[in-house]
Amino acid sequence: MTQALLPEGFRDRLPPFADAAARLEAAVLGAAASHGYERVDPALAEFEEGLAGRLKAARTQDAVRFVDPVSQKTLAVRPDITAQIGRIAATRMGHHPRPVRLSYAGPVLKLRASELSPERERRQIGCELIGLDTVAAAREIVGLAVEALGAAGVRGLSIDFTLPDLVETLAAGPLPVAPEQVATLTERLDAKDAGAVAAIAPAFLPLIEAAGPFDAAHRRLAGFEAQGVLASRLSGLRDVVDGLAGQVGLTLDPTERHGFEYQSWLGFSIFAAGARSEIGRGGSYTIVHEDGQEEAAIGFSLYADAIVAAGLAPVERRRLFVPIGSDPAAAARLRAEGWVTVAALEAGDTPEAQLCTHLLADGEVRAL
Ligand SMILES: N[C@@H](Cc1c[nH]c[nH+]1)C(=O)O
Repeated sequence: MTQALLPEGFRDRLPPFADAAARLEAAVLGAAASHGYERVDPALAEFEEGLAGRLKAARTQDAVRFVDPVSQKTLAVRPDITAQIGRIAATRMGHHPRPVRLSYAGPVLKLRASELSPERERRQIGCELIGLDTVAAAREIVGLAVEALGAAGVRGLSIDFTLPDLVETLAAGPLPVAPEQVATLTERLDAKDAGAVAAIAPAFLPLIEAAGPFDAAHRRLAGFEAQGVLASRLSGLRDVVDGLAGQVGLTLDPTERHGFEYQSWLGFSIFAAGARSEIGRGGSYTIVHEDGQEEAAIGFSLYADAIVAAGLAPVERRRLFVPIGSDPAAAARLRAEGWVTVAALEAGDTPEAQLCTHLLADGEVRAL
């Protein structure tokens, strides 16, 4: 019997892809730092109860749990860093003036994979702005995601916006739906199942048709406008995307819920030409403090593996072979200029074996 090297959903990242991922991460975090986002590095696992319920409407079904032999408590390996940022912002950084801007990068682990994204371990790189979920905050976060991906060399971006709590909001007010039917309605709208939606609450049908390219979808949604409840969201959305048109593709799917479990008024998925599934996601959400107080926040997470696997993070392999007997000072000078030098250690070594693109010969760099 052949034994797989690793369990399903896990993989090693090898050269040159691990390097490409590291460069991507550095570029994204660098862009975030230049906008005032400071790095936090949360623990890999923590008490399950500290994670559960930290973000309003979030569940921890997704987490791998285990009983810690040391504390005898149930621990969860983080399935998403955003909830940890929420915990940190609510506790240790609770006294910091708002808004707090934080960035992070690290692996997360999911209990189950989906068919579309079979990985269980993936690396999240992200930013969270805690204390606000206003249009100004949303503009900063969405703009930063676009800028950071641009800085990392990822091209062909498009963003699909959604209004995650729209159906609940309408159902609780202007378009009443029996509370026990709201979950089914939300799910059927997400699935664009017009028949089922018509059977539960036909007034919601126009929301299915409102999905599509941003401007047209926005217009259709404005036409649907139920008694003014959507007015502030619609103008907010318009302001968030203002300035992005032309830079990135924009779509709007007001009832998309998949993957937006805890996001509130705004959610967005980031796509890039060539990537199979989304390369990032974000939105507004609510952090629950120890005393039950709620605080607004907004942020995004990028999925490094999805970006690298799609070949969207530039893979650079410019290596200069330094034969035995070369002047060490010459090699040092070239490294200072930015070259990657690979020194021969044995007489029989070759540039090909060392995957080199250039050769140092007579003190000169020669392309191979
Ligand atoms: N962490 C969320 C995205 C997000 C970040 N901040 C708010 N939402 C995800 O990966 O789906």
